[in-house]
Amino acid sequence: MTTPHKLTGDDRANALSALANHGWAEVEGRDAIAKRFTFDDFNDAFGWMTRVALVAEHMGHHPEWFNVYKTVEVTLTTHDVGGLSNLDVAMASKMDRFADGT
Ligand SMILES: C[C@H](O)[C@H](O)[C@H]1CNC2=NC(N)=NC(=O)C2=N1
Repeated sequence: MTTPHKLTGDDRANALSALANHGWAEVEGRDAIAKRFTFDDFNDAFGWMTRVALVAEHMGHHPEWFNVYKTVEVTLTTHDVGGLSNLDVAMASKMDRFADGT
């Protein structure tokens, strides 16, 4: 398991701008990022959540998420460091790759 380090300064700004290209946005009032994933149906949504859950457990880093039918709203932040960390960036890119099927 990787130890999280809080993102600050240029590292944080660069990460946020790369994430913004993939649909991630900062959450107002929290040091967190969020994205809504929309799938073809519930089976695809829950299949994706299952794959992400296995990776999350392996990483020791867990998303906040809310599923209704084929959409999953995700918020990523790191409680252990009180904000956005390298693990949130890693998790966001895993989620994007799994959703692309790559
Ligand atoms: C001990 C355990 O690894 C930690 O509590 C992990 C678990 N999952 C976590 N997930 C998230 N999102 N943030 C954390 O700080 C965090 N901490």
